[in-house]
Amino acid sequence: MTNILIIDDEREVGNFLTHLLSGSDCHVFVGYSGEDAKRLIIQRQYQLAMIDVMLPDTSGLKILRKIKEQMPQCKTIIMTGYSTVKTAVEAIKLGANDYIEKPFDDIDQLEKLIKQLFENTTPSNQSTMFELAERTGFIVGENQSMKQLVTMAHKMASKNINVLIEGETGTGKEVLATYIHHASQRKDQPFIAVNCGALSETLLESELFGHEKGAFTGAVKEKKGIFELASKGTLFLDEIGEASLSIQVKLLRVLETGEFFRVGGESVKRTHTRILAASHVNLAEAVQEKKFREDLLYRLDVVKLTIPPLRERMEDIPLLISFLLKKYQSDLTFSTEALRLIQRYKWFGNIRELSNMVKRAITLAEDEGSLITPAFLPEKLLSNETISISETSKDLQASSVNDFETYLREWNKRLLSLWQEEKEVDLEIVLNDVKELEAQIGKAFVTKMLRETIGDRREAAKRLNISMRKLRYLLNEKKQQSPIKIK
Ligand SMILES: Nc1ncnc2c1ncn2[C@@H]1O[C@H](COP(=O)(O)OP(=O)(O)OP(=O)(O)O)[C@@H](O)[C@H]1O
Repeated sequence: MTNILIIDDEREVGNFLTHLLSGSDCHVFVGYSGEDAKRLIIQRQYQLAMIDVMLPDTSGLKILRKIKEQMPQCKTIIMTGYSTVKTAVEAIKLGANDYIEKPFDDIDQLEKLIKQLFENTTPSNQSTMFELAERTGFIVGENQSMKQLVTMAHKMASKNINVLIEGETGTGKEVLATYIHHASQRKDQPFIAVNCGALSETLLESELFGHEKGAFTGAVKEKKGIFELASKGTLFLDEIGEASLSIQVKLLRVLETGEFFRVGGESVKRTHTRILAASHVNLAEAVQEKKFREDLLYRLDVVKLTIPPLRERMEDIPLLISFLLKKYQSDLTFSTEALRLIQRYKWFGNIRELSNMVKRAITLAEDEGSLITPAFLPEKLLSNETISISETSKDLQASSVNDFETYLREWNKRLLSLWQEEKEVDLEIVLNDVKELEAQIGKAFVTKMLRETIGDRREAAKRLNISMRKLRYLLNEKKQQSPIKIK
């Protein structure tokens, strides 16, 4: 016999659930207050408890805690109205198995949820989540906070709520968003990623909302925006903190009402696009600095997932490395000494930096045997100094003025000698050298400017008239990609 406990002050909810769930092997017990809950919990063991977040005499979270203490095996579902979704998310952090929004529009979904809770034990459930994560390119690893993060992401995937993903650059915000999309019911619909920092305000507005013919110079025909194209899909707004205040107002309207206008348009359009947003800057601080709207942040961070930096999950490095070797289709392995050096380094560029290192090491070591030794690792990993310095000073140190000037002189000399040589010249190699020169020039100017702005990246980007994304790209922290990706 399965005992089910329902605690909700709305009598109709108790009646409805009793009717839905009672059966030959299920017995439903209903309470309407915290007092009722206390009494019912003492009387028997329950296999499932469904608890309203807001009760007249106590909070549902207190009852949840009590149940978790006294009968840890009992599955728990929190029931909530839209305005209390944030509290329900808190409840999941406290150990609730799931939450469901009232009124129950979708009875099938409710029944499915309860069935799944009884059918799946947590461990196998977790391994399914982690397998799906790996299939979408997101390695979870052994770190506890990562496991919790992915479990939470999975639970939130099936809900129609917005998720804010925070984390340093290269920690995997975009891959996590892809995972959430694939774990949701929207998985067969488009997933579109847009980098708000990489597009001008006009272009971003037209990409998101579309435009009418003649709306601005160059708008030769009407164009649907992402909110129309991915109305049933997911939109990943990367670097949302970089969106202008005027775009923020328009996004807020979409989030609140599902409505928007095309640029130059007069008729209201509707969208059901789910928004996942990410930022590597702390948006709460951006609100304090009046660079980000508080009401928009409130709408976006119904659930906030913060990805820990790689240096806080160093135990996962061997797993990530073997994933990356497989990803780049390499049979090579890292020597023990190389692994030791990799695990000692701070990885301020996170998994992206690690991935770039693996790619580089494979290229260099490919024809040299089956082992990647320290000789194939970047210089910075071999020096002791790099271990304790901060990210900014690391950037500053990466190419000192003297180094750069020497580099330029040598580059010049090498090119002139090739030019003057009578023999054959491999132009491909020369042109590759030019690309390398371009990268070095970019990095040198950025690091010089960072020195002047005492590490203030935003200010440095402004003074160099480049975007933050370009700045990070020039510092080798990010591959330059198209600002809009459709998967
Ligand atoms: N958990 C992970 N498992 C495997 N690869 C990962 C993981 N996280 C990130 N990566 C890889 O690291 C790189 C950076 O990931 P991603 O672009 O998602 O980071 P990001 O946090 O969105 O960066 P940014 O803030 O610069 O936009 C990608 O190549 C991605 O495939």
